[in-house]
Amino acid sequence: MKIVEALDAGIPGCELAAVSVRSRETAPERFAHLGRPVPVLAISELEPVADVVVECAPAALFRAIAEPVLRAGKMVVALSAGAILSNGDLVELARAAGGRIVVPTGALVGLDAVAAAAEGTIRSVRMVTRKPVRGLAGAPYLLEHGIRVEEITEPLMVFKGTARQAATGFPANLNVAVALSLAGIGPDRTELEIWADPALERNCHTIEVDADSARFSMSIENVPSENPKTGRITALSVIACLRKLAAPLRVGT
Ligand SMILES: NC(=O)C1=CN([C@@H]2O[C@H](COP(=O)(O)OP(=O)(O)OC[C@H]3O[C@@H](n4cnc5c(N)ncnc54)[C@H](O)[C@@H]3O)[C@@H](O)[C@H]2O)C=CC1
Ligand SMILES: O=C([O-])CC(=O)C(=O)O
Repeated sequence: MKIVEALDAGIPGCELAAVSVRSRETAPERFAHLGRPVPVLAISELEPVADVVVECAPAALFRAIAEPVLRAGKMVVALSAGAILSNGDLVELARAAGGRIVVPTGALVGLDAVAAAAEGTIRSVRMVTRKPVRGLAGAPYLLEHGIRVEEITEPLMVFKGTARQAATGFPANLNVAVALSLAGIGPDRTELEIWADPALERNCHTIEVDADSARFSMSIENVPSENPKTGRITALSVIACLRKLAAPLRVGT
C-alpha cells in the first residue's frame, strides 16, 4: 500500500498503471482513498499495461509475476529475492529478452558497499539476524526441525548455514540474506545465523564484510510493518528505487 500511495502522490517518471492483490473483492474499498482510481488486475494482466512491475507478493508468486514481464523485455523490481535462487532460469530469460530484475536494498543496508567490494575480492560475508518470535513463526525450517520458538524465554539460535539454505528454510523471512549474497559472494559463501529473541521488537540484521578493499560492519534494526516478518523500510526502499529510475541525479549504486 505504501508504494501505491507514493506512486499516487507522484514519483517523477512513474505512473501507477494498475495493482494486483489477493482479495479483489475488498480492493475498491482499500484503494478508495487514492487521488486517482487505479485498475485492479490479475497478475497475468499486468505486463501489457506496465513497463515496470514491482513484485511485492508472497515468494511463491514470483515466477507468475516476473516471467511475462521479463519475456517482454521489461523490468521487474523484486522483493522476493529468495525466489530468484529457485528461478534462476528467469535471469537467463531476462538476459535473452533484454529484461531486467532489480533487487532493491529492501530491509537491508549497504548493498552498494558490498557490490563495490565484490568488484575486488571479498574474503567473507557474515550476517546475523535476530528477530522477535512473531517475525519467524511458521517458517518451514522451524516446522521441519520441530523448533518451537513460541515457547522460548531466552534468545535461541534457530539456524546456522548459507543464504541459499535460508532461502528455502525461511522463504518469507530472510530475503535480505539472499539480496546480500547476490550483491556479494553468492548464496553458497554468504554465512548466516538466525536467532529468535523474545525480548526484541525489531528485526535486527548485522553484517560483517572482509574484503581486500575494506573491512566493514553494518547493522539495521527494522520496525516491523503490518506484516511482522517485513520491515517498514522495505517499501520505502522500493519507492527510493523507483524515484532513481528517472532521476537526473542518482546517488549510490
Ligand atoms: N528484499 C527484502 O529486503 C524484503 C523482502 N520481503 C519479501 O517481499 C515480499 C512481500 O512482502 P510483504 O508485502 O510483507 O508480504 P505480504 O504477504 O504481507 O503481502 C503480499 C501482497 O501480495 C498480495 N498477494 C497475495 N496473493 C496474491 C495473488 N494471488 N495475486 C495478487 N496479489 C497477491 C497481497 O494482496 C499483498 O498485497 C515477500 O516475499 C517478503 O518475504 C520482505 C521484507 C524485506
Ligand atoms: O528479509 C526479509 O524477508 C524480511 C526481513 O528480514 C526484514 O524486513 O527485516
